[in-house]
Amino acid sequence: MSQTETNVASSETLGFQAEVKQLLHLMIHSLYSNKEIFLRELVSNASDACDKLRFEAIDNPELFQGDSDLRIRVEYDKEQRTVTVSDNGIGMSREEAVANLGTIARSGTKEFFSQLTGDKQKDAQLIGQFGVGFYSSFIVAQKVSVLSRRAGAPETEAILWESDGQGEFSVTTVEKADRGTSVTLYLRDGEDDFLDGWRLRETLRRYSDHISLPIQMLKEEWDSEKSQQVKTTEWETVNQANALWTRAKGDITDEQYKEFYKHVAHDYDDPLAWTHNRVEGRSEYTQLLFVPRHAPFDMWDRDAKRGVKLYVKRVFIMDDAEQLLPGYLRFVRGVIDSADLPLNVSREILQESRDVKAIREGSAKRVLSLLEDMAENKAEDYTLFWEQFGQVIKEGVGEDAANKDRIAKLLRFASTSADGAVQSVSLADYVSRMKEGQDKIYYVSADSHAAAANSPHLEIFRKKGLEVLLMSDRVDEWMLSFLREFDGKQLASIAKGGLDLDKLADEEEKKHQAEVAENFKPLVERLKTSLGERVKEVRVTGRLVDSPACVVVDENELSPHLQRMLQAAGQQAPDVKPILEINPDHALVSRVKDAPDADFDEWSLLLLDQAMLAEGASLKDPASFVKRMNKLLLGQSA
Ligand SMILES: Nc1ncnc2c1ncn2[C@@H]1O[C@H](COP(=O)(O)OP(=O)(O)OP(=O)(O)O)[C@@H](O)[C@H]1O
Repeated sequence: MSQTETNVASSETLGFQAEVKQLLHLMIHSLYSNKEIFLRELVSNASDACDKLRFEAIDNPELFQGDSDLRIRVEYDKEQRTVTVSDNGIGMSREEAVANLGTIARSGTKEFFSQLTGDKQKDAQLIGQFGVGFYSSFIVAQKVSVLSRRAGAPETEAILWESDGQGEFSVTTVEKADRGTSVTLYLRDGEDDFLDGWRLRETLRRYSDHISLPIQMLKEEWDSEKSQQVKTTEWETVNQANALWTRAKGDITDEQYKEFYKHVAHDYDDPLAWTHNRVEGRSEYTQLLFVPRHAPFDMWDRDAKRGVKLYVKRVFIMDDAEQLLPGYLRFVRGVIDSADLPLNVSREILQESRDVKAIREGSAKRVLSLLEDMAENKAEDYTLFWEQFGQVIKEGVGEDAANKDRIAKLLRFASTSADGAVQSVSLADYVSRMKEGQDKIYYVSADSHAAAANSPHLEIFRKKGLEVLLMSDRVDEWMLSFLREFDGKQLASIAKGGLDLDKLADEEEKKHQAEVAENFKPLVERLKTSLGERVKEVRVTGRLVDSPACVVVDENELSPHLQRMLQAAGQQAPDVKPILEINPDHALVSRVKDAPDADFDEWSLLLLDQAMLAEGASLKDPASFVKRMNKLLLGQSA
């Protein structure tokens, strides 16, 4: 080790942030069965550190200080019982070490901690999704020391970070001859199998072969006198050491793709699917894009990092290059390596570049093809995908006009023809089941699946055996404003406008409807007068079977559900007066029809209020509603 002198005066002991303590504890106890992942994580960090240096050195070549052969080294020491992973990458300053190795400053942290259950297996999976990282060292180490010098900092300003993972860590200013970071693990009792050149090499090849930098270990030779392998002083490279995405597809195994994904996505789980292509022509680039198995914790966080890693001619440029994919594909992870962009490309340039536009369009198309293929050939995977990312894909309908039709085919919905809240019905499925004479795709939207599935508006559709899509995701109403039709069929809300089911009604029904409309005219007029400004209109409907009344709005007006959403979001929403529709065949309506004048206002308000409740609205004056209902239940007259 090149540490020569410890300046005690500059040493301080700090406590880990509470979340780190919790994470460390969980990690040690839940991930033990997969303990060798610490090596993958440390190598992954070392590789990122070298990438960062190479990028900073584009503008500031002095940072290399004559040593631009970036590499990662793994050593072990049987006497000391240590394993060390070192790199000559960017290194860390004192502040960086304290911040990076003492806190978790990542979006999604709150969500992660709120989802922990205490069940080891479930939590282990959550930790994996959250990101394991440096702290996984403590699964096998009783003490970890990190010696690091930031590129460009003087020799005397290196730091030594040490911790036993119990709650505190110390940082001391020390000397270090070369830049970069060296992480040493003092193994716990019983972890001696990592003190073995063969075991380490095997683990590195399995987990880290895709790393584009050389990972070196000291060569070992058989010593016949000692009858064991002994280390020489010569370094040898133990991985393939070229960027995985530049290799030919046929030379890459599924395992290698999966391990590469874990490195770029900081995920612990395998990806669900990937697409790897070299694009030539006007714009030249390679894309290796992955669809994760789980939504990240920060998918709904506006400030969350997103996007893929951008490389230019194999040089790492930036993480989270969100310009390279449209927002509704923000869950996609991977790498795009451009042959055309300048090395000094900035985020601002990315926004305006024509090459970037070509990459974004090309990448979106590739991901859509990947999803289409999954939907068609791997139904189970697609179900999983939709559960995790369906709501985000729906944003694409409004966001990506050029691909709207392709995205519409990928959509899945809950439906009256399927079980429960699972979204499994495609628009094409729906169209294939449409009844003769049916020319619209019907849907109902509400605040929750239960409210949609029990909507009174569904009654006539159930009776006629017509399928209705049930929408209850927040994004649905917004999406529907862009999705007016599919396959030439209009999408129609069953809670809006007059229902035009005439084509589907038989002669007898039509006759019945005409008769009742005439018969109920006086009641309709009475209700109108009684309810006054509360309603826009009152009319007789054929859409109800079991309910006495329902409320609807006009075709071009905001649905009540959308109105509530806007109001909840603090936005101005126009007050839309509902149209009250009554079921002429319902006993309660007959009761109202025969009600004496003295009671009539009470009855009409009761009808309106309960129709509002069934629709999901909250009443402005619920107490009066209850009083009124009780009174009428007890049969008391005014
Ligand atoms: N070898 C290294 N050289 C320089 N910085 C490092 C090194 N190892 C870790 N770091 C810094 O510490 C931070 C925290 O590392 P850690 O592995 O915990 O998380 P991460 O890599 O950001 O994400 P994940 O937890 O998903 O792996 C890194 O983001 C990096 O800034």
